[in-house]
Amino acid sequence: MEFLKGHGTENDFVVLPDLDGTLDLTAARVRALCDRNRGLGADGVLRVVKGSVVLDTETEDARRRLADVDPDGWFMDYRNADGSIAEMCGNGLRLFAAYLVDAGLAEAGEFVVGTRSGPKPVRTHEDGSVTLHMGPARVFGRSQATVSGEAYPGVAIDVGNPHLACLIDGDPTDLDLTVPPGHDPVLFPHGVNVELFRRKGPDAIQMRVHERGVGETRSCGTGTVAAVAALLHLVDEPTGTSYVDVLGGRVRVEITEDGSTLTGPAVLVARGQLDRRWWESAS
Ligand SMILES: N[C@@H](CCC[C@H](N)C(=O)O)C(=O)O
Repeated sequence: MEFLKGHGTENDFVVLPDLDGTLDLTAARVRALCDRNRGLGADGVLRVVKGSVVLDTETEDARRRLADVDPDGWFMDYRNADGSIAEMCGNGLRLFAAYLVDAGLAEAGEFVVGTRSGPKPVRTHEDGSVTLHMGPARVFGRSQATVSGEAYPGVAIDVGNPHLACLIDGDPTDLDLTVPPGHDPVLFPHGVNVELFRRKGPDAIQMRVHERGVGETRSCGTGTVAAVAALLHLVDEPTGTSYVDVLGGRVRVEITEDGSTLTGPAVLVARGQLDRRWWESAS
């Protein structure tokens, strides 16, 4: 069973090509794969599968949300390290696009990938970076995150998945994110990804993130879009562009009238074969 390992700004993933849609990817197997001691180690898993396979297995409610997904196109079946399913992953999608091109499953340039937050147009570049059209970053309220007993006001943003992006005065690298930040379970009934960021200059912000279903990661693509959208919301600007510096590197986010784009690196690191006995025992 083939696997690949890679990352986008050090948010790392196991890629599992499941071209005929037969892989039994249980939550227990995802947890085992992502475990940095007993598995390969990663923040999440990207199963490469045809849209039709996912559409067939989703609930009726989920199928309605996937109405625009091409059953014959490639679909990023994303899982968090704890085995949970999330709607969208920006860094993962860049890596997914790079894999499709590398494997000859898509032609370099522009193509569309299905996700649980709908079809996403992507564009691969010659320097190895990838631009994603992420769709609108929708503000749906104000709330606060609690870190080490301190409350940080933030903006609730839907980028396909839920975020609470908090503009802070201090240095984000001083924060302790080993414990999940406290959040309002009423506004975020399915959990939340929390970004804490500060301005770093006229065209850049610096951000740390605690991800739902993972813990602190070195980057979160949807989180960088949420942070830039939150900043623009706070200064009452409808559109804008910013670099976002995360622990694992730098990405560029653009918020436009009708959507958002995310550009950053995608790095395939290794490929190999999973041991069949290990896979069976991990179920
Ligand atoms: N790392 C991702 C986001 C992955 C999903 C997230 N943890 C959630 O549960 O919503 C990214 O790069 O966007």
